[in-house]
Amino acid sequence: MRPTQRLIIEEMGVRPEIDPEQEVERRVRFLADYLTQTRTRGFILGISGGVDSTLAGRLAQLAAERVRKSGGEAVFVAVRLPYRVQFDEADAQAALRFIAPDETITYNVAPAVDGFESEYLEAVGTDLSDFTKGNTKARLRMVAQYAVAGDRGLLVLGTDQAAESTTGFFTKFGDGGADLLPLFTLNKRQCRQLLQHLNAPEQVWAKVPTADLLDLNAGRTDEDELGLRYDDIDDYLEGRQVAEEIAEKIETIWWRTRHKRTTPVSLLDDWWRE
Ligand SMILES: Nc1ncnc2c1ncn2[C@@H]1O[C@H](COP(=O)(O)OP(=O)(O)OC[C@H]2O[C@@H]([n+]3cccc(C(=O)O)c3)[C@H](O)[C@@H]2O)[C@@H](O)[C@H]1O
Ligand SMILES: Nc1ncnc2c1ncn2[C@@H]1O[C@H](COP(=O)(O)OP(=O)(O)OP(=O)(O)O)[C@@H](O)[C@H]1O
Ligand SMILES: [Mg+2]
Repeated sequence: MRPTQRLIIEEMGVRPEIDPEQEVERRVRFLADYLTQTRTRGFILGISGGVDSTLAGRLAQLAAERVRKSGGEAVFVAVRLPYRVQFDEADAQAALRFIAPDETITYNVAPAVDGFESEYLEAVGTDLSDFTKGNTKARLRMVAQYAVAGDRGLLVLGTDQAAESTTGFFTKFGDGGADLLPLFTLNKRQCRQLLQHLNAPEQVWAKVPTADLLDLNAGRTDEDELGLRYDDIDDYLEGRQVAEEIAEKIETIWWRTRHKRTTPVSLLDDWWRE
């Protein structure tokens, strides 16, 4: 195996083979134990209709039910965070039916994003690019979740998993800003495997991943933007051999996005000098 591949796999904690039942149990236990230990009241998570939030949402609901069963207080709040109307709203509704959350809130981020955009033009004198506006949508989704979490004593869940973490394919302090990461160590195909194990509808577990952040290219696939296939990233993370150019591309992206996987860089840090 390539030395950098070994390093990345170790950092991400990916196992080449998993037992879905054990992986579900391990994660539900983590969430339930964390709530009990910290005396917090539950979780909140944005539900997009994609693979990752559907899995994390279902795990959170199972954890909340487990805490209640043992006499504790816990709630899972699912939050729809569309920018106006989402092109794949039907998938988000299918995800919600499967998750069966204790509560669902819908918070349209469009007024906040659009207000931000017009003030940006006023202040900076140029238009906010569609790309940065996309990251602003992700950040304002984070703000909405922390507002509810703050008022209700909840924890914000993040959906970062190994394939996304390796490629830094998330918005720094946007969807990357969260309290707990129940999907950590799973690659993308393992997330799908867990959803299948939990009897999620195919509409959800087989869904093509999209960040869906752009006004000008709704539903652009992650693979198109990354220039990499999840199957290749997943193979790489399972320690398999992938084509040299693909391995090099993954390693370059991993290196370039290292700053996203750390706390803010201070004078005491030197990891970036390597
Ligand atoms: N070397 C360095 N050391 C410390 N900080 C550094 C840095 N280089 C950039 N930065 C900072 O980081 C910022 C760039 O990071 P960021 O703002 O995240 O922006 P960036 O990484 O350029 O874009 C986010 C990417 O994640 C994708 N995404 C976002 C959200 C969800 C999903 C999804 O899969 O659903 C995907 C999105 O499509 C886009 O490709 C810079 O503006 C700068 O402030
Ligand atoms: N429209 C939305 N409504 C609610 N939450 C959202 C929305 N878009 C993004 N999010 C949140 O941001 C997270 C990051 O998006 P990401 O696309 O990586 O995950 P996903 O949509 O759940 O799965 P996939 O990667 O398969 O598309 C989501 O898991 C979800 O918590
Ligand atoms: Mg998505």
